[in-house]
Amino acid sequence: MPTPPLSAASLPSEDLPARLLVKVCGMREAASLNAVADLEPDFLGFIFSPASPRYVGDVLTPDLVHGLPDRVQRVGVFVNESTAQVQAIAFRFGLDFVQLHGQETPAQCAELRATGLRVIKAFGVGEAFDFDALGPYVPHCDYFLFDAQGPAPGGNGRVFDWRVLEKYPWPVPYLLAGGLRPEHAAVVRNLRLPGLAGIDLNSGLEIAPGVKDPARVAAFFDGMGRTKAA
Ligand SMILES: O=C(O)c1ccccc1N[C@@H]1O[C@H](COP(=O)(O)O)[C@@H](O)[C@H]1O
Repeated sequence: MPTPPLSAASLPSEDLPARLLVKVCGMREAASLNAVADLEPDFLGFIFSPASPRYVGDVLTPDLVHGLPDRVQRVGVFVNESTAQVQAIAFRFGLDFVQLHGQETPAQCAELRATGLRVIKAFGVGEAFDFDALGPYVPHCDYFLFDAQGPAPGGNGRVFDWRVLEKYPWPVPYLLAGGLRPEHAAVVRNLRLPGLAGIDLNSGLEIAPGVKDPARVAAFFDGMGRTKAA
């Protein structure tokens, strides 16, 4: 089992975000969706990419998403989908955010934002990641999301070396993703990185693709010292 790539103590001292946001992604069937929603994550994510083993298909119905508590932000995950199709799905499921994991352009981010959706643009991070290349996206995104590189556009279960993010230069806050598991929680709890707003949990907390283990999600929340919002 891979270990965390580094210890929080080895990271530079930056201001800690007041409370790290938590997104739990790849939800689809009612039982684990409702059990995880009861733990009060900030975001719940749904994969609308047909190639993914977590594709919502017919399992996730719009009423399940509409029935979630108002405090949870609903995120649809897309890979190289047209603006019209993203917009149609977002309307049907009542999405608040779209998370874009393909080669979506800054112009498409701007188009989607103009429809009232909030935009999370995901990037796969390698050793020599070029943060300058993100400049054109900065005015059009609410969050960036940094994930490991892998064969699939996302959900690879791989952890990258978070130290790359020490050089993050932009004002757009970001979510840290990629293979996070309960054993990372204690490190994440004290993580100090510029621009870090939250984390994204996915394949590391599953019983099977698209079926989260609420006990593992709860163990992660406990490990990072997260309590329910007052
Ligand atoms: O989870 C998927 O199958 C997926 C498919 C296509 C695009 C994104 C996907 N998931 C996102 O990938 C990251 C990292 O996931 P993991 O922790 O490595 O499993 C996360 O942001 C998911 O939202």
